[in-house]
Amino acid sequence: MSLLQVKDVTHTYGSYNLFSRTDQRKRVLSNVSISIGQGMCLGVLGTSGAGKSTLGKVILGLEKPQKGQILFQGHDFYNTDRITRKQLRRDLQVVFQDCYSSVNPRMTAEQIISEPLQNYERMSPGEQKRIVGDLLERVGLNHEDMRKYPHQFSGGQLQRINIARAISLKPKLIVLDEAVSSLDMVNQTNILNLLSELKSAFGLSYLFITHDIKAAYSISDALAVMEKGEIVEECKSKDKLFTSRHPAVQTLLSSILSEHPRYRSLSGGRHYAQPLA
Ligand SMILES: Nc1ncnc2c1ncn2[C@@H]1O[C@H](COP(=O)(O)OP(=O)(O)OP(=O)(O)O)[C@@H](O)[C@H]1O
Repeated sequence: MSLLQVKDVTHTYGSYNLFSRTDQRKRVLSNVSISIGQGMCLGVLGTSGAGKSTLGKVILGLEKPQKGQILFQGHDFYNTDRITRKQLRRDLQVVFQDCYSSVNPRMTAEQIISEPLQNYERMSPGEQKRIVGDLLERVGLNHEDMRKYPHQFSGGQLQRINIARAISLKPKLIVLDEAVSSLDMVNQTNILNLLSELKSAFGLSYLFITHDIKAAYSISDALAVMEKGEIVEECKSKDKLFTSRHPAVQTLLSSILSEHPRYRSLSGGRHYAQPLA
């Protein structure tokens, strides 16, 4: 059984205006179906406005879809009791693109990382501090960083804090919504490597939402390409992307080739950031 199954999901924004009698609804997702198995990373690619973030929000329980079903660990997220939903939320975490707006600037790293623990676990302050220290080390930071505030970290370091918070409850699935897009190339590579390590160490699954085909290729096991609210290409093996004839895929591929003429192929290189010979 898949960890996550999105079945025929359709979502619209807006509403019917009773006064002007106009339908101002905009369809953003049309019959979208995807599935993610345990320990698997599905990369969802698409250009701006394709509906990727909306798909993430629907999965996270932030936007109830008009049609379709989200099954997480076999439970229908939007049609289950409060206790089960709370447990499902615990197993489903998110890391957003903007690392600065994702945190409260008045909280220390320790307070940021321990917030989910306080919501879900009962533990002594000493035990909590020990876990936060371990998490900081797990994401490549130090115990001493606990006392620092968000403005005292670089973007890459702060995204590590966000990742530490996301893994603090040992979730099953993390939605990574453009999680490396605002970082420079070196930090992108480092964070992608960290995410890959954590995935293997904890058996995590990821939904990796991005417009960046190189980042998606480097971390994902399977890929799905979205256009205008629809999944237009599904690659159970990511290398299938290079044989796709779909215009949306061609557009994504041509964008990297024109940007970096030396990247003639993405396959064969361990780190996507290194040009291939
Ligand atoms: N809350 C909202 N209300 C109305 N329309 C919205 C809302 N959120 C998104 N949209 C619209 O839905 C469409 C899909 O947006 P979405 O953010 O899901 O796309 P995306 O593929 O993630 O794009 P990007 O990569 O630019 O973030 C866009 O046309 C957007 O303007």
